[in-house]
Amino acid sequence: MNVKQKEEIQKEFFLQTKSPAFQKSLDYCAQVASANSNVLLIGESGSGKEVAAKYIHALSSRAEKPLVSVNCNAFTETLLEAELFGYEQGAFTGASKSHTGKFELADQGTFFLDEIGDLNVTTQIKLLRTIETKMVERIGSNKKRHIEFRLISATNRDLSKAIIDGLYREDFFYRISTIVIKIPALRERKEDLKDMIMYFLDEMQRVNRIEITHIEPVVWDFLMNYEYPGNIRELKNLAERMVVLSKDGIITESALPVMYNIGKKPIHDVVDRDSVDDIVSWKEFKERTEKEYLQHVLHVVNGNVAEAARRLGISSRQIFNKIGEYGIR
Ligand SMILES: Nc1ncnc2c1ncn2[C@@H]1O[C@H](COP(=O)(O)OP(=O)(O)OP(=O)(O)O)[C@@H](O)[C@H]1O
Repeated sequence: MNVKQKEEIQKEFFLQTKSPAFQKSLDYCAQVASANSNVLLIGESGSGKEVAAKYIHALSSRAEKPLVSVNCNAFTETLLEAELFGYEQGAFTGASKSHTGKFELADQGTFFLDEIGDLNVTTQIKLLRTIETKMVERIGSNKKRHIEFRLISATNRDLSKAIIDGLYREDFFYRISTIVIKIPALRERKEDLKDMIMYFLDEMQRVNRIEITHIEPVVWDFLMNYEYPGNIRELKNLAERMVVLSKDGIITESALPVMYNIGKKPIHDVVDRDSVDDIVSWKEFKERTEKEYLQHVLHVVNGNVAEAARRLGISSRQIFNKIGEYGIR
């Protein structure tokens, strides 16, 4: 194992996990890193499949050689083939000079094919041939070049269903999936959530040169209870948004996109019922929940105090008193 590369990747990404599910994936990556078998990484979008590919490469004997990535979704069928196999000058209209394909660039290293579930059948056949023979022929050339690479692919699609539907070739699927590693969704890694929120907030403070001194409890509650359908990518974007939109070092709920409907949780969820360290006095609990609920209602009625009073069944004067008491803006 390449110790230097391993240290570097651990510095670059959050890999010190407390989640048994993610630890299992990392262990599996480490175990297969030194082999040459084709690896298929499966998991939801944004869960960190590309990061896992980088991890496998860093721990492999190929770590000093290139890791070349291609996102199959980013190109049309013709352009993808040009990108993968390369072409000679004059091979087609617009090919004013020759172009080295990604396979050739990956020689001796690792080749990472992302979004492999979206490949059409024709490209699957061409890729299958290349993966089996390790011979590449640039478009417009009749010269075959031998290349040596380790293939890692990734998809967020259910390929067994695509095979049944006739959209995916079984032979291609078996060729790319000698080893299958599942990367868990962020909601399946609750043990890491708190540390990851802090990790990305730290990173975004550093990158944007903004110092955060306080996060409103309602925001923190939201971050800890949200399901993150967009996984780590969503959390990372959210962290950046919150830091950039913070005011005087404070992250308030206004930094969260409105669509998150913050504040719509039941009141009894405001305090973490499972945490023994989180017990506050009855007075404090009442103040916190009252303040947060009032903020939510005022948000929903667009700051219209008369409307909030009508919906809450109390007087406008009472609401103004509460606004003053809790310092609600
Ligand atoms: N362990 C991690 N530490 C730090 N950042 C991470 C980690 N895992 C993922 N990320 C970040 O989250 C984002 C999404 O990760 P990545 O591209 O690896 O996901 P993916 O599963 O390949 O997504 P997709 O299916 O959409 O291609 C990237 O910006 C990546 O840097």
